Amino acid sequence: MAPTPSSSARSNQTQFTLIRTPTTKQRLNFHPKTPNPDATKDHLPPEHPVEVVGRIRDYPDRKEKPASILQVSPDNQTVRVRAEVGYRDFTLDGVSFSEQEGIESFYKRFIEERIKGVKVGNKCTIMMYGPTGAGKSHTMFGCGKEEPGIVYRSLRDILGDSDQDGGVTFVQVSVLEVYNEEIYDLLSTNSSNNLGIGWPKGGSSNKVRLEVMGKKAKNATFISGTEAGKISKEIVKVEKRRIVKSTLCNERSSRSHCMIILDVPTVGGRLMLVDMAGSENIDQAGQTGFEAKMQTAKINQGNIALKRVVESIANGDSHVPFRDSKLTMLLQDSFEDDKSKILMILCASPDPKELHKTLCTLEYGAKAKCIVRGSHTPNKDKNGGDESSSAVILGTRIAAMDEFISKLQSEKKQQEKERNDAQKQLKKKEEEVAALRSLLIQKEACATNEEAIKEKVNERTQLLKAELEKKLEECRRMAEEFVEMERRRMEERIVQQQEELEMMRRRLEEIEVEFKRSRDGGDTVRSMDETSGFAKRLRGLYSDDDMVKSMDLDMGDPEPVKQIWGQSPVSYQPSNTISSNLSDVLQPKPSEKSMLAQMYPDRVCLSTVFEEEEVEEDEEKVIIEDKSICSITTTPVPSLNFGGMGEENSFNITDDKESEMSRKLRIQNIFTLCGNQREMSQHTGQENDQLLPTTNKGEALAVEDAKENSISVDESNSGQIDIYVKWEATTDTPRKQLITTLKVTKDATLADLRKLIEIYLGSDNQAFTFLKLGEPCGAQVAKEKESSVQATSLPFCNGHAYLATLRPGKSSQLQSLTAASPLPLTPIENKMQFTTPISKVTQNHQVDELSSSPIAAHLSSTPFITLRRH
Ligand SMILES: Nc1ncnc2c1ncn2[C@@H]1O[C@H](COP(=O)(O)OP(=O)(O)OP(=O)(O)O)[C@@H](O)[C@H]1O
Repeated sequence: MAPTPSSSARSNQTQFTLIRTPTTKQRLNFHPKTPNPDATKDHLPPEHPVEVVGRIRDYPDRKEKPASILQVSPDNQTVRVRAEVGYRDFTLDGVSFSEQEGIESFYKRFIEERIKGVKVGNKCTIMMYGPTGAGKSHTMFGCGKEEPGIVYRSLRDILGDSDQDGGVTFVQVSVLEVYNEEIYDLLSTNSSNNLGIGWPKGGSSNKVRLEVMGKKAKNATFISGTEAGKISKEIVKVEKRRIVKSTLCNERSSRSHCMIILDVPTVGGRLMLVDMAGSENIDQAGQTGFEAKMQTAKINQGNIALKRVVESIANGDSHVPFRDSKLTMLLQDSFEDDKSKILMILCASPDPKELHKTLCTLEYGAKAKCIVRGSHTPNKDKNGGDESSSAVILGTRIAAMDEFISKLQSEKKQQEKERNDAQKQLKKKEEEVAALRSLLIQKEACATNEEAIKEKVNERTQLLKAELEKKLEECRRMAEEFVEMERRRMEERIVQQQEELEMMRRRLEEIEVEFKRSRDGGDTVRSMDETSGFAKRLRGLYSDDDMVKSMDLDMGDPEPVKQIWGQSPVSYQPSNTISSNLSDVLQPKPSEKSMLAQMYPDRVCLSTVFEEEEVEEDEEKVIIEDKSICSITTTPVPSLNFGGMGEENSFNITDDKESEMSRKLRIQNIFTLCGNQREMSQHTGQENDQLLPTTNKGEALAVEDAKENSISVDESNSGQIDIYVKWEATTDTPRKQLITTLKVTKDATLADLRKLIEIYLGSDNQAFTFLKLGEPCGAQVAKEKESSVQATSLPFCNGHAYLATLRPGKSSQLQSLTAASPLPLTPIENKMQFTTPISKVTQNHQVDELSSSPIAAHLSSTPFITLRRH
């Protein structure tokens, strides 16, 4: 915004440098090259007849005053209007803020001097210009007696304060109102309307309308006098007659232009005080209705005409449209008279809401400041020469035009500069926008990248998840397969064990059948001869009614056996399934129990015996152990002949005389190994009286044993064969080491046999390999080949059974023990510690009685004994 150039008179005081446009060639041509001395003498610098000052109103009633949009320079000549988009400076002849400067100060500063001039004959026009509510009337008429306005102060200054004596100055005052392009005489009333009583109030109907003659109102009434007070009172009354109306901008808005013309006829001075109506447009006034709009339009007509006049004079137009309105017609003298000075007071508001009106007002004032005296001004040559005066006027006008052009150019330059600055700022802002946009794009790209990364991570996660699930599935499947495999293995093992159990059950059934048969056989010994050897033995044992024995071999009660084995250095742990299964299988069924009970009502339930006598159990076991060990360990090695197997493997049936002792020994062994100590003690208590004397029976048993031994296995047991199991004789164990006799099916292999032997040997399985003695190679049978070697391929000895010779493994520790034993030990004996009891018992018991080899062989083959161990 370009600062409005100040007048030449004050240009030295302004801080802004005025840029004078160089005069063009044409204009230079306008000036005579040979200056007319008269013209030069009369050519004065252009005179600005219009001075413009600003008066910024205050809002004393407002509690919270809005931030002012106006700022004034320290010299009080430039006012800056601030807006959001920028600011604009206007250079005036003076700026006054009513907040800081009351009417009095304002009057003294800008008006007093001019009034003094009027007093001496000058002409002065003071115009109040500005939008509605900007304080025009307030400044012109003041605010009551406390703060009188310019009108009353001027009167007082011209006429003086003293009302009584009267001043020396005489004045004539007329008050005119221009409303709706009509001039009314406010001092005159229409007598027909108001009947001459007082002043009519408001309205234009009773006002005297005046016509304009020349540049003045024709027949205007005036008040004349020398007393300021009286005239002021009249003016106060007149003031109230002005047409006012409430508008949006002002509650009591002056709808007319008011002119107070004060003439000092004695000196020719004249003061015109003009309070113009608001300069707002129709919309801003908020007037509705045709009449109101017309009124506003008419009011604006005066303002617009005045504006055009000002512009026209400022532009140096040949024609100034004074006659466009009544207002300008009445003001023509003020503009044209060289002695007339115009003071335009721009009333403005600091309220941001009034920004637009304030700008328009200041622009108007800036334009008015450009007015210079032109050709229209009748400046008659004192010499009366029309040509010279015309040339002077022309020169003056050209100078004024040059000055105005220079102002315009400077404004243009300023605007260009501002435009360049704005463009620079715009460019800068555009760059910032571009930078922000690129940043935004980058961020979007980052966001896209993040999304891509996120997607990749998600993909990878899904992949890993799928892989993990796959692996889990695989693991699950493997686990299931493993479980299935284990289950199958277990099933196979169970089946295998069931087979073994079945085999043992059959064996048991056979024994039971034999036993039953022997029972059913009744009195005759002959019938017993047809049964198996074992049955015979049982019958031999239990046929005597006088004998008090128990044959309850309770397999379901492992406790006695456990306790016996608990004394052995090699403890037995019946924890495997086989033992429990065996127990289940071998447990006599209720029917069987009842049968046995019927058969031997007085000999049932050895287990109850153990339960009743637990306190003495340990002691008794020792006795049993001693006896059993004594019986076994001191028995000489039988000399049954195993035909063709050498001395070491043969042993002979002993003398018949020993049958009684053999019988007794057999009974002792059965009861001892069955753990029935009490029965044993009963037997031992009665054996001299009842058992031993039965010589015939013992002999019969011996015969039967012999017969049994001579009978082929195939014949005695359909589909089963007997197998003697023995340890191989070595240099360390030169004597035969018979373990037991087993029954297996004909088609059994060495692998099957191994299982039985291993079961037989218990938890302390001794490593061994089978020897096929008698074979040309005579070598060991590899363990892996055992399943392909039939048990029947073992050497058959003595027409009784097959001989399975075991070669102990290197790791076997018991081998040394068994080697030390002179007997064909069963596994039980093989595992026992042959320490003190052995020797002790050996010394105290009958040695010869225990040397019956057939009995020992039978005992060792007794399935009850074998199974009871496991
Ligand atoms: N400087 C000021 N200090 C205090 N009050 C003011 C000032 N200027 C104006 N006023 C108050 O503002 C109101 C309107 O002022 P005023 O009538 O002078 O406005 P105006 O420009 O004459 O409006 P219009 O053109 O409508 O007549 C009045 O009540 C007046 O007292």
